[in-house]
Order: sequence, then structure tokens, then C-alpha cells
Amino acid sequence: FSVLKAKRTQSVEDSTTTIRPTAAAVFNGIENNEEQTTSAWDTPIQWTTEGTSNKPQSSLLINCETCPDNITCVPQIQCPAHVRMKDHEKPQICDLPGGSYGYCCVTGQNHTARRPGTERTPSSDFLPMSVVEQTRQKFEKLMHNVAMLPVRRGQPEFLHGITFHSNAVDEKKSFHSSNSAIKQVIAGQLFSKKEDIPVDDLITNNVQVDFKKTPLAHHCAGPLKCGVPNTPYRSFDGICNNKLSHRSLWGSAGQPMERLLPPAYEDGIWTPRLHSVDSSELPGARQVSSRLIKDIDLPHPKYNLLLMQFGQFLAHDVTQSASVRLENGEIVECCAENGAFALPEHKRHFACMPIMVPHDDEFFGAFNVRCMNFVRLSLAPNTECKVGYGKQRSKVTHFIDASAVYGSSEATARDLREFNGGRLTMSRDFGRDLLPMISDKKACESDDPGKTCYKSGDGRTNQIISLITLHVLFAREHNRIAGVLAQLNPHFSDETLFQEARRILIAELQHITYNEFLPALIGPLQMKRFRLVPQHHGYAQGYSEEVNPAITNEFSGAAFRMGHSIVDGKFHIKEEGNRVDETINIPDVMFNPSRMRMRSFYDNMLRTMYTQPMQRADSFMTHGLSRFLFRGHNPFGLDLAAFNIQRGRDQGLRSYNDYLELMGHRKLKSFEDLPQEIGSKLAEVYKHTDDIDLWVGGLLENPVDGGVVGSTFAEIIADQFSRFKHGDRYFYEYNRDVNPGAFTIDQLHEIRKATMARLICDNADHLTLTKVPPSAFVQADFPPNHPVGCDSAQIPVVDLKAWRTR
Ligand code: HEM
Ligand SMILES: [Ca+2]
Repeated sequence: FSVLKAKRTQSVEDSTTTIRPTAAAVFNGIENNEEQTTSAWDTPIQWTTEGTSNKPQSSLLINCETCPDNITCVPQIQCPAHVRMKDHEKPQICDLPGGSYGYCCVTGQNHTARRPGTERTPSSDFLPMSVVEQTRQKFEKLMHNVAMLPVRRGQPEFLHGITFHSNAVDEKKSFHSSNSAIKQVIAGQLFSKKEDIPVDDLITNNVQVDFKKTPLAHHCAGPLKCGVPNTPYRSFDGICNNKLSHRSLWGSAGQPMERLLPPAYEDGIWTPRLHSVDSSELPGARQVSSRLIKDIDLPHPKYNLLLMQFGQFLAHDVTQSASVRLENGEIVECCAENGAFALPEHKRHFACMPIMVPHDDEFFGAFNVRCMNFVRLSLAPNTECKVGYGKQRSKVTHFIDASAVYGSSEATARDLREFNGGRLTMSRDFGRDLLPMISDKKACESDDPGKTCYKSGDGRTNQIISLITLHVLFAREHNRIAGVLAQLNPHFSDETLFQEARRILIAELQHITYNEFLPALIGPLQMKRFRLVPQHHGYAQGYSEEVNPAITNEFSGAAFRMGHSIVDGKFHIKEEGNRVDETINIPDVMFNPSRMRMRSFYDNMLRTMYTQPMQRADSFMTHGLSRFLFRGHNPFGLDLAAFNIQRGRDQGLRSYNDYLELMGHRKLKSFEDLPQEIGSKLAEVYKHTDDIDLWVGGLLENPVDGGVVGSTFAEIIADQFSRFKHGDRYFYEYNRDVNPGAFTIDQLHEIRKATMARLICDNADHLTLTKVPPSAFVQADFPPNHPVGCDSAQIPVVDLKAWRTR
């Protein structure tokens, strides 16, 4: 939005002037809702007890380095309590790196801290047994009184279900823990209705009712004892990253997603946002998608498909939600007769939230599709044993720890290891190393023996062939490192070689993420503001055991799904010499990786990715994803844009407007606050600016300077990567005081040479790929990024001699 953008950059620029005394002055444009309670999820500091408005107008920005202990200067998005404050209560503003400003905030990133004294105490502070019994009855009814129709193999919905699959053991665990969480949610719904608890108290965790002594307490976690707190290698499941026993589960597999703002659940517990602020129904997800998310080909002028593909690989490292499943592990079906209609409500599974397709739909109408299967996400039990809203479960470790390579449990890692020379198991194919084949039928489309599907640490690997290519690249890099370490240190055991290679690979992945990928995506200002820039020398500071590294719903449900817009509908596979050999439509290579076996395909795919432009991050998406997703052999597929919109509502994301406010911007009061073209498009679909779905609003913004996404997504993404850095004790840049597996300064120096280009050089087959652009996420013909030979000084080598121990 150019208008919006102008307003926003203006406020940032303003902050560079020295006379910006109070938050109130800066934010005088922000509405204040007098009716809102002052209950908050964070505790910002007021600079003087009388309130900031008493500060002399000429005072300078406060530099938080001079603040008292445990007060930090954070971007507004990391101090969400300000949203509920009146102007004169707003926290003191302070200097952030990059010439921008933030808020002095006491609790840093703890977004759920309550203000003492504001808790609401219902008639009892424990859950009455009558509610527990009602819960049991309701749950039984939900589980057994409905048609348990599974989705059939061969349907696009089946492949969609694979997206949430990990492995049989984890699926079982997931099923039981999600059921416990659903029971807790039902109890919360019954209890809050009985006690007439306002939604606002529920969504701000302001109700102190525990169910410790009831059967619902099955999953209430006591503090976990972490055996040796200083093991040099991170655990596979991410447990015990945080040394404090009551936070030892933070960031580990199976832990709940957290949130930047309270959920928009209509009942305060788990009912999705389905209504406009004027109480009418929100426009359906498919309507929004078909009206606003068109397929227009706008290639990005600078970045290539490798950036897109690295983004998805990274997304799968840090987040995997799971949909609610049938008891036997099968996928829930909410529609009937191949999507001709939705099952009647009394027959539907409780987790059904089908996407209704209008009869005159521009595409699906012709196929008589009126219903698209959509199943709500499973939940994680409330570990504090308190009545509260449902939190979505993520199955993978939240940290950036190459869990997509090694898995998110020790058992998965074991299954992937060769137990020889520290290596991961690979399959040999025409003398090349590819991933091992998979035997679990639930992870692949077809039983056809001619079709291969591959196994890695992540269940989504076969989703698209370019993703498999990156998985091969990282698995090969692990084995390459293990091989070099074995030569340098012949006395190393298989276990030491494996763990050391893993530690180095994770460090390379983290370095490439923060050094190459993230700056391209969110631009230099956000990198500085959120303190994400890697250092050139020495160890980094900034670890805090207060920072929860958890994925936020806003990140997984909206901001990082910007990636769906940068996908191109086709791969133009070119052999050397620029002759187009094959154009592949992406639905043809979803869960259909047989091309991987062609001898030069791996090289060709890598080259295509760094040569072919990605698409711009905008409100356009290829029909390959919005009409033909996972079509298999069917004439039509699914609509990923509609899924993203429906998923945001399932996850309780608030409207786009609320996130503008969170970042300290003015809310949109009417569609006229937007440039005419965008405003009128949105007004055709939404009734009110408070209804706009976050994913849609975020994609409509202009990119930030030097970045790919608009400022709302840039901030949500920056906040997430700040959690991954400041909340991960094993982050590669930390020294021994923090990180028990810290690198020596010489080793760190080598890790900092890691680039995506070097990874390609070291792990390509070099059959048809000879030269690589030094900035591998930038298009190869974007000057001065001309491809060079792998022995060029422009692509430095990570010298593993720094790991020689004798
Ligand atoms: C290349 C083609 C891609 C396909 C076919 C694909 C497909 C999907 C599907 C089916 C889902 C689940 C949708 C739902 O039911 O909610 C999903 C989720 C997601 N996708 Fe993609 N995606 C692609 C690329 C990307 C890229 C490039 C990114 C980021 C740069 C990305 C980021 C995400 C994220 C963050 C989620 C949510 C994950 C979770 O928490 O469960 N995707 N994608
Ligand atoms: Ca991970």
C-alpha cells in the first residue's frame, strides 16, 4: 500500500530526529478503546511513575543500555501490552539499532505475563467435578457419534494429509496428546459458559482455574529434570535447550505454538473467527482467494527460486502443525461425493471446518465442487494445568537445528543413520548418493513400485521435487563433513563423527539463514532492529533464558506462508547452453519424484533454481497451488490460498488491522485509507477493515526497502528469527558461557565462510553444473553475480582443519 507505506516509513524516519519524547506523542494517531480492560500480556516500563506524558517534550530518546536491569529496548511488536494502553500509559520509547525506535519493556519477549492484581477469580479456583464429568460425556459423543469417514488414497486431500504426517510412532503420540488437549478445551468451554466468563479474560489468560486433581491433568507437565545440563550436542527433540527446569520443554517437538496477540476465538477458547465485526458471516475462504489471489506472472527482479526453496526447507525445519485425525490415524473427511456437498453438521467430525465453494466458482464450479476438505489443527495440552484457550501443536523442534535432516526425535535420527563413519544412510543411484527410499506408505502417494519416494528427517520431503533436491544437498553435506572429519581425526568414533558433523551442518544452516536468506527476505533495517545481523568477529551476545523460541501462530499461519506467493508454476529445466529441455508444471512433481533418478536431474534442478527468477511476494499465486495443488491424476486439485485463509481462522489469528496496531501503526478505519485500487478490491470481499485476514493483508503490502515482503510480514518474521537466535542456547555464534557446544574462535571463523554457493559446489554431481553464482539466492545474471567456478575465491571454502584435535 503506497499510502500506508508512506505513513509507516515516515514514523520510522521521524524517530531519527532527536526530539521524540514520549510514546504518546509518537502514537497520537492510535485509537484507544476505552472499554478495553487494562489486563495485558506483557509489562512495559513507564519511564516515570507519573506516566510518560510528564516527561519534558525535549527529552532525548532513551538508550536502553542505560536502563535498569532486565529492561530492554524492543521493537513494538515484542511489547504487545502497549496495544491496550491509553496514550499517556504507553511505554517510554527508546533507541534501537538501525536508527529506529522501540519500547522499553520489562519482560522482553514474554508475551503472556500478566499484570499483578488483574486476574479474574471465578467462584472456584479449581475445575468442579461436574464439569469434568460433562466433559467426558461430550468428548465420548464427539468421538463416537459421527460418521468416521476417511479420505481415500488418490484424492488430493490424501496428499494434503501427508503434509501433516511424520511417522507412525509420533502419529500415535500426537493423537493421544491432542485428545487430551481437546478434552481440556471442552472443559474450558463448558466452564466458561457456566461461569459466564468474558471472552476477553479467556484470551488474555486472565482466569486462574486449575484442573490438577482431575483426570484432565494427564498431560500437565511437571518440571523436567535434564540429566547433564551441559552436553555439547543439542538433543534431537530439542528438550533441555533452556536450562531452567520449568522451561526445559521450550522449543521442543510437540510443544505448543505461541502467539503475538491473543487469539480471535469467538468463544475465547477454540471457536474459529467466522464472523465479521458487524456479526454477519465472514466471506468464505475460497471466495476471498478467487477474488483477491489471482495468478499473474510477476517474476522477482533479483531473487531466484533457490530462495523460495530454501524458505520452504527452513519452514519445515521450524514448524509442522498437525490436523486432527481419526482414531485409526486416517484423515478426516468433511465433504461427500467428491466434494459435491459438505456432510451435514450432525454427521461431521468435530474438527471439520470445510471450505464451501460457491456454485458459480470461476474454476471449481465447472467440476461441481462445492466443498473442500479442511480439518482443524490438533492441539497441545495445557502444560500449566489451567483453563485456557487451545494452542496448536507443532511436531518438529522449533529451533533451527536441521531437524528436517535429522528428524525431531532420537528414534527418527537412529532410523536415518548408517552407524558407520558418522554418516547418514543414502541410496546409491547411478553412482550418485540420493536419499534412502521410504517404506511407510502413509508418506507417499503411490504403492506403484516404479514410483520412488524418499525418506528424510521430515515427512513432507516428497511434496515437491525441488524440496527433495535440497534435502539431498544437506544430507550429502553431512556425509561430506563426516568424511573429512574422519580423515582429520581417525580416532573419532562413529558417534563423535556423526554428532560433530551434525553440529557443523546446523551451524552452516544457521549462518546461511541469518547471513544470506533473512536479509534478502526482510531487508537490512529489520535485521538491525531485531539484532539479527551475524558478527564478523568474535562471539555474539544476546542469549536470554527469558525468550521462548516457540513458533508463533502468526508466523506459521500467515507471515511465512508468504512463500506460497513466490513459487513459480513451472520449472524451466535448461541444460548448459540455455537450450530449454523441459518445462515442468509443478503439480506434476508433487509427490512424484521419479525424475530424481534421471542422471543429470539433480544438477539440472539446482541450476534451474539459482537461474530462474522466483515470483514476487504479492497477492498473486500460481494456479499450480491455488487450483491444482496435489491434483495427482485428477482434473482439479486444492486451493492453497483458501487453505491459508481458513487456516488463519482455525489458528485464531486476529485481523490484519490488529497487527498494524501491534506494530505501532494506525489502524485502517475504512477501505478509503488504502490506495483506491486495493481498497476497492478489498471492499468487494470484506465488509469491514477489521475483517481482513492477516495473510491477505500482509501480501498486499509493498515490499520493505531491500527486502521481499511487506513490513507486517517482515516484522512477524523478524520477531520469529529473533526468538530462534536469542532463545537458542546452542546458537552457533555463542561462546562457552552460554553454549556448551560452542565452537572455538577459529572454528567459528570457518563457519562464517559458509555460503549457499559453497554448499552447492561441494555437493553437486558436477555432471551438467560447473559454475555457481557467488550469491546463490540472487539470479545468476544479476550483476555482479555471474557464475564462477567452484575454485574461485568468490566462493570461500570452510576449512575443516580447524576441527583437527591432535
Ligand atoms: C513449493 C511449493 C509448496 C507447496 C506445494 C506447499 C504446500 C503447503 C501445504 C499443503 C501446507 C499446509 C496447508 C494447510 O493446510 O494449512 C503448507 C504450509 C506451510 N507452508 Fe508451504 N508449500 C510450498 C512452498 C512453501 C514455501 C516456499 C514456504 C516459505 C518460504 C512455505 C511455508 C509454509 C509454512 C510456514 C506453512 C505452515 C506449516 C505448519 O506450521 O504446518 N511453503 N504448505
Ligand atoms: Ca527444527
